[in-house]
Parts: sequence; structure tokens; C-alpha cells
Amino acid sequence: MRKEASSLILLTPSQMLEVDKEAAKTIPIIQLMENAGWAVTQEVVKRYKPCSVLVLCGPGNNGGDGYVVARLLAKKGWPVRVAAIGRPKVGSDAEQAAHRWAGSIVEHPEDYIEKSGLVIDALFGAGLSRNIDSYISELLRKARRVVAIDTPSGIDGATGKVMGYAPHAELTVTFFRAKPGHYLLPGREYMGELVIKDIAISPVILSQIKPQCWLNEPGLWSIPTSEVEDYKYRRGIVSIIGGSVMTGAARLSAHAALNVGAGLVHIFALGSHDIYSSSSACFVIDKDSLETSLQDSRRKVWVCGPGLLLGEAKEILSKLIASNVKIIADAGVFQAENIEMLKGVSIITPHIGEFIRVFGEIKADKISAARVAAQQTGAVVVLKGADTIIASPDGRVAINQHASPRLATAGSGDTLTGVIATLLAAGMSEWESACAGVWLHGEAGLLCEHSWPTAEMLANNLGKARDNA
Ligand SMILES: NC(=O)C1=CN([C@@H]2O[C@H](COP(=O)(O)OP(=O)(O)OC[C@H]3O[C@@H](n4cnc5c(N)ncnc54)[C@H](O)[C@@H]3O)[C@@H](O)[C@H]2O)[C@H](O)CC1
Ligand SMILES: [K+]
Repeated sequence: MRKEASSLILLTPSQMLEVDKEAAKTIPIIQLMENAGWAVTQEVVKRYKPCSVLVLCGPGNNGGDGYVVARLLAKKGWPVRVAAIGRPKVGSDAEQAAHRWAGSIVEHPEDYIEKSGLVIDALFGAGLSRNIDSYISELLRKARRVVAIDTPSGIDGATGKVMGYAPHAELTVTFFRAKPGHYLLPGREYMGELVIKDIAISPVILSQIKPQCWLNEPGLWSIPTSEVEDYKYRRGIVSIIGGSVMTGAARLSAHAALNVGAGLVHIFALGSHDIYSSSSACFVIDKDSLETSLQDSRRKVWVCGPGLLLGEAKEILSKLIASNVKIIADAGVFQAENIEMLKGVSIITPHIGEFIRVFGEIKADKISAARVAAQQTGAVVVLKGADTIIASPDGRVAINQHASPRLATAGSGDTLTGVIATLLAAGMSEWESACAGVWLHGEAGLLCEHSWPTAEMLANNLGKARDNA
């Protein structure tokens, strides 16, 4: 089912704390905590048979949620033990929740953790501020089956980084909206099943927070559908520069563009035309000079990079930029540490190695790095990986988890470039084309799950992928 863009919003932990503060103006935090604990309890009883439970409660509100879960599970007759790892502050909402827990508190959770059927991790959530210490990590290491409240303790909700240690949960229940760390690697690998629960916070608050990050799913964008009055120029023309030596890449881009619905695909071949003209009767191979080809005002979208040598990429890219066409730059253009060269490009699609080559080592985290690169170049940045990030110069970011490791095959990137170019040529914005292209590419890979697809097989699934979006 197509989701609303609002439900795809991802909030950083600090934005979530702002939401909490705002929500608390109408609903007391203790009530939100009761709602959160109730939501977690519901998800636990749905999935597990009654068993011995150990709830590890931290000092903050994440711990507060844990005390609520302990009380509600005990009320249902489950054998529950609670360990307080750090006491809640006097007068805090978490302290109030702790007071409502009438059962005992175990002093040495290490004596019970291995024997517990289920461990509820309510140590730290949005308030994680430093690395997990060795006592807690040694304790968590002993847990067999973990349900995490908000996030497995130790995962940075903003970046998905592991702060010292984090347990691998079977189930993670978060509230209101997910956080980037739920989907970014390595965090994503620690979540188990991720459930996002409504705890009666009004989505109206989101307009005050001004979120800038989304999960990349249909609903964030929409792809033009085919219309009765469609004709090839309306569907869009994609022009691709074909390398003189490495000819496969441009052909794969072209093949993908046609398969995902481009009206027409031109290849401007830098070397011999033969290999290009013999590979598909559907490709139009340019006979004119680049200058003449660029004068055709219908040809607004150009792909530059797949299969190009650095010299070729540099020379052609500057000509394309001077012509004010929309450019998707890939592969060959990322061989030099040259940010200047990319100014005037619409979309760049580097994988992590190429990104580092051009923009330098990632110092903070991938989201910030991609945002800075987008601002520096003025281009939408598609930082490719198992958790592809799409960053716009205006600060918007989408995280894509809709993909398959089977996409990691030669030519897969060239295919993506062809897809994004087609959507751009169909009239979508740079940001939407990049987001939708990444999703379609992932969907094509998921449609091949039964096999080990080649880039050509991926491309063959693109039409179906487009229909599924
Ligand atoms: N999102 C909602 O609407 C609601 C969320 N709730 C839950 O509240 C937590 C966030 O609570 P907060 O008190 O801000 O933070 P934490 O409980 O995660 O932790 C803060 C606490 O922990 C200490 N601390 C931080 N890192 C460490 C560390 N590595 N080692 C030791 N101690 C650490 C810090 O100093 C504080 O004392 C959110 O995740 C939800 O689960 C509410 O229930 C309301 C609704
Ligand atoms: K937690």
C-alpha cells in the first residue's frame, strides 16, 4: 500500500525530543510513556508465548517505558523481573513510572539474563549520549532474545552507528516516526523486525519541526503514468555518451532507460559507432557532432560517465555544462578529486569509493557528508550502497532500504543511471528522479530474488518495477 509522505518522515533523536516537548504541552509525558509501554506490550504478546522476562531499565524515559512494559506484562501473568541500571532522577516521569512497578528489582541481572526467555532492552533510546560501558555491554551480550524499546541500546538514532556495543534485537518498537539510525547501516542490522507505533502524538507537530529526512518509498514521489496521448518526445529523450574503449556501460544505461520507459534513447559514441549500433535496433546512434546534437532542444537530459576515460569525461562534461542541459554524472567523472568539475551537473551517482575520491574521507556520518557534497556541487547526490542516501542541495535527504544485495553486480550502477535519466527526462524533478530511480532499481533487484541477476536481467525487470511503484 502506498504510504503518505508524512509517515515516511524520519526524525533525528534531537528532533524527537523536540516532538516530545511539544506533545507534552497537551499530553503529559507520563501518559505518552504509558502509551509507549502499552504499544510495546501489545507487540510482545502478539509474537511471544508467556515466558520469563527480564526488563533492563535505564535512567531516562526509555527506562520509564520499560517499567510500564514490566507492569503490563506482569498484569497479564507473565513472570517479570526488572533491573534498574541507573536510577531515574527524582521527580522525573521515569521515576513516576518506576513507582508504579510494584514488583521487585533484581540487584544482579547477570544472574538471570541468560535464563530469561525474553530481555526487554529499555536502557537507552533517544537520549544515548556516549558509548555503552563495559558492564552494560557484557550484560547485554548474555541476552538470548531481545526486544528493544525505541532502538537497541547503543545504536545512535541519528547515524545508525554502534556506540561501543548494541544487542541484535528480534523486535524493535519505536514511536511516532522512525529515526535515520533504524535504516542506516550498521544500525539497520540490529533492529530485527521494526514496528512504528502511534502513541497519540499529533502529526501536526511535524510542521514545527520541519523534518528534512525521509525513508525512500513510493509516496515520497510519484512517477508519471502512461497517458493515451503519449508520444516518444513526451515520454522523454535520454542521451548517453558512449565511451570509446569501455562500451558496455553506456549500452547498459541505454538498455535500462528503454526498459523503464524512455521514449527515445540516443547514444553519442566517442569512438566507433559499430558496437553501439549493433547492440540494439532501439538505440539511435548520433551521426552529428556533439555541438549539433546539443542544439536539439528536445534533448534535455544527458548521461555522462559510464564507461568514460577520465580525459573523455572531463572534456565532454564541460561541453555539456556549457550547454545548460540536465546532466547525470557517474563513474568516469569521479576519477579525480575535482569538485569544481561537477558544478552545473544535476545529479551525481557515486558509490562510496568514488565519493571519497572526489569529496575526501567521510568524517562525521554519511548523511552529513552527502548533504555537504550536494551543497558544494549544487547537484542531487546519490551516495550508493546497501543504504543508499539521496541528498539534495536544499538539505533534504532520503534513505533507501528497498534493495537487494543481488544488485551488487557489474553494470548495476550503469543501469541505475539510465533509470534516473529516464525519470528526469519524463519531467520529474532532480530530487524525485533520483529517489524514485533508486527505489525502482531496488525493486528490479528484489524481483530477481530467485536468481543471481546480471545487469541485463535487472533492466528487464524495470518495467514491472515501474508498475509496482
Ligand atoms: N518518543 C516519544 O514520544 C516518547 C519517548 N519516550 C521514550 O523516551 C526515550 C528518550 O528518553 P530520554 O530520557 O531523553 O533518554 P534515554 O532514556 O534514552 O536516556 C537518557 C539517560 O541515559 C543516560 N545515558 C545516555 N547514554 C548513556 C550511556 N552510554 N551510558 C550510561 N548512561 C547513558 C543519560 O545521561 C540520561 O540519564 C525514548 O527513547 C523513548 O523510549 C517517552 O516514553 C515518551 C514518549
Ligand atoms: K532501548
